Amino acid sequence: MPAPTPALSRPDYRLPKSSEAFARAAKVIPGGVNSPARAFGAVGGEPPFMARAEGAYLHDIDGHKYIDYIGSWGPMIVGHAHPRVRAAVSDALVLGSSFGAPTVREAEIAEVVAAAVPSIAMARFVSSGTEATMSAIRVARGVTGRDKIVKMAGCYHGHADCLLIQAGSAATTLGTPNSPGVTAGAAADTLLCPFNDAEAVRRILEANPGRVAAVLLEPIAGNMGLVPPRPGYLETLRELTAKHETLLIFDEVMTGFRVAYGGAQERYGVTPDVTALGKIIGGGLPAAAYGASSEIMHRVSPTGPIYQAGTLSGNPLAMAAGLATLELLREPGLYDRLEALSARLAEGLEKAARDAGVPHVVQRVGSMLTLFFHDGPVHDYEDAKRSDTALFARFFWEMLARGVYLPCSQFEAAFVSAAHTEADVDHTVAAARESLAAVVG
Ligand SMILES: Cc1ncc(COP(=O)(O)O)c(C=O)c1O
Ligand SMILES: NCC(=O)CCC(=O)O
Repeated sequence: MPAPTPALSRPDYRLPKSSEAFARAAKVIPGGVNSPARAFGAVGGEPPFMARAEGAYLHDIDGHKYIDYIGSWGPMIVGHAHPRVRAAVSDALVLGSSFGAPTVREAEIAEVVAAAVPSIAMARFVSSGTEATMSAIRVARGVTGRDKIVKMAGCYHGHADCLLIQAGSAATTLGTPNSPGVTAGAAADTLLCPFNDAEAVRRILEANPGRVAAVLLEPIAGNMGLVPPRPGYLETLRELTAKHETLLIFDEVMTGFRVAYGGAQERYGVTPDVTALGKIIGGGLPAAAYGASSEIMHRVSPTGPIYQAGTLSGNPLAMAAGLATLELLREPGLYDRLEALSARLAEGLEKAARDAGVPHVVQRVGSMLTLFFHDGPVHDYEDAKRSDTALFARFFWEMLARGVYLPCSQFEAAFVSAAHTEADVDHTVAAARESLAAVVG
């Protein structure tokens, strides 16, 4: 069983070894990190370097233990180093780590995904969420013969050129929502709408008849902080896209197997044409997928002309980790437990923020949530950007010092895992009370 949770208030919180490692890394890796989201750009300071993780906990190289609410940015829904996932990966490893040839397990996991996700009859596995959404867009363009796509401001879909336009996540806080290197040509085919504004999508589709291949969105936005769809929003997008013969693409890289086993499409009962999956589907190893009806997916190479490929796609270790994780998620009661734990956390944080008298709103769907330092509900990117990010940064560091590892930006969602306990959640809320008192006082 996990060791007891760490003590509150640590005045001696320092990261000398991490700082040394960061300086070393920064000489040979841009910013010392292999993904900007890890760089603490939004909160200042230097990140702890991690040594190991188990269950709901991370351990840094300076000897600190944290209750982890990042879960590797989403994948670790059953907790870190779960014994069943570890066993599956080590069993696979002794048989060889990559063949560049088909394996039975790829069909097995594709069957599991097709059974789970309403919009998917066939899926193609890739290695990252970026590839999944990029390929989904290519399929939509290939199938419809149209060029333009509609994207929602503040949604993040990875770093494909045409999707790095008003992207959320670290692209917001690192000041590059529209990255240099994205050509005007790539940007010109991306039409932007605010999230949660179906009328804006209607106007764009009407103004561009026969030209829009796809409307793409995170059905629950997680990359501007957690922003749920307004009632009826997804349903209206479904109607509009059907009417204009435009494909509806749900990027469920974050929400897939997270907000329900069948993702947001199961939770809200709205079925898109194409779905991108990632994160949980690889159980902490690099795997992602995109899927749709057989008719659409038969248009993908080699049965169809739309090309998409990958040396490590369907990698045996990633497939083993993904399958073991999805199997654990089918255990009865798992999502109910996640829901209850997450509700307890959201209520605790809400009450702590209210008692501290700071402007706040806690938004949650299932085990994804964000405490926004914003007065009133956040419906879109513009609302999210009005949050008090300076207050967030101070709160973040106070929490870290108290052993709670939150996403290092206001524009991210926190994730609760099945390995978290009520004691972890209560500890987190107690830490939030102390932290808020420290930042307000
Ligand atoms: C909704 C969403 N789509 C796509 C991606 C890109 O996935 P990856 O980082 O695996 O390329 C992410 C996260 O990174 C995401 O949150
Ligand atoms: N919500 C943002 C991500 O999940 C990105 C993680 C990363 O690029 O490290």
